[in-house]
Amino acid sequence: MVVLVAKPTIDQIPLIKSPKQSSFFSFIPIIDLSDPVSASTSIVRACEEFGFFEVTGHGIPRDLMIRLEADAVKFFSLPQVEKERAGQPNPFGYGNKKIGANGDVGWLEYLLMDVTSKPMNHSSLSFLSEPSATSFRSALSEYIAAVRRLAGEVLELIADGLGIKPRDVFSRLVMDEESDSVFRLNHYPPFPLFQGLNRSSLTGFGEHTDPQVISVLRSNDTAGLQIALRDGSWVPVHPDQDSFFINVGDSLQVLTNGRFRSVRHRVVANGMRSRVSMIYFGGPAPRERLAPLAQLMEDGEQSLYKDFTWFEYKASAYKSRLADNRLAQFEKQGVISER
Ligand SMILES: C=C1C[C@]23C[C@@]1(O)CC[C@H]2[C@@]12CC[C@H](O)[C@@](C)(C(=O)O1)[C@H]2[C@@H]3C(=O)O
Ligand SMILES: O=C(O)CCC(=O)C(=O)O
Ligand SMILES: [Fe+2]
Repeated sequence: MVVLVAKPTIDQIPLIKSPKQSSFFSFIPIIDLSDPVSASTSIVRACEEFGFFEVTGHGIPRDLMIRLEADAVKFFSLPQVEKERAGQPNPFGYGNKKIGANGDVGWLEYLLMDVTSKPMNHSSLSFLSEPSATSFRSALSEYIAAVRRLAGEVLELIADGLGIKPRDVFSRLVMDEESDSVFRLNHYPPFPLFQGLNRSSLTGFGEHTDPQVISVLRSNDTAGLQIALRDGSWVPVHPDQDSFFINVGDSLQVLTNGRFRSVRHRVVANGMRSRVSMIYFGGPAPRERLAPLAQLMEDGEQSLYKDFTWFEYKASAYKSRLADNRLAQFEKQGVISER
């Protein structure tokens, strides 16, 4: 029996109400890593206040970002059947409009891959080991190695800024050989003039927090990413193709007992121009326990969270919808956050 699963159509993708004025007046912190002493303090402040910041002075060659972007564009320009050779995203593969397994949809297509310590030609995506994918494979492995190092560097600066030792308390989680990290290429295509868009925009990627420790995002110069502030208002992030944008993930929120905030974010599809983003999600090894670091706890402070491993958290996250508060079921009842 052949089961035909219909692809979601444009009118099944949720709309996002456009704010009255969408200004790029930016108070999102921009942190220059070439000045590590001042960076460590500013990063901690940004993680507390926004759970999000932009990084310049990172030392990753522009050429590497452009090369991977070009290979990604080439991949997304292939005929649909060719892209589908990457397999369905369960969880790794090529996806079109459907995000995750629980009914979320957005105006995008993507390639999702696991980032293991093995070379890229041993990836769960077998098409990457074919000779025709040589250039793509080498750009991917160079780029992923570079952003992984950047994630490690940012996490070490966080330890410095918090005044805790050893410096690798956080970074070891993503540098670990068994780190369970993910890499994602997203393509938000332009869309035809759509009658239903009355002062609204189409959802590119619905609001959510990232479950891992830290995410490192780079996009082309098409806008669309927005972050939620503490008061729930949405702020557009000015795109900058030479910068990286760092998100605090749920796991880092737990490790800091809620001192850092895992940032809620979303992508509003642009309509006129393609947006291409590449995101490295640095996650811990499955066996790692996620619990607040003792050094960060003040006298008498209690953990806001029950004890759990990344394996347990991830299993539960993958059963959730995108917008769910995935940490809620791991919170201890009756412990009030003072922050
Ligand atoms: C709806 C979902 C997609 C997601 C897995 C989940 O069940 C809930 C978390 C989602 C998310 C958000 C950040 C990353 O893009 C991602 C790869 C991740 O680790 O968690 C996605 C998952 C996905 O697209 O499979
Ligand atoms: O594509 C983007 O800019 C952000 C996407 C995102 O948040 C994600 O893939 O988790
Ligand atoms: Fe995200």
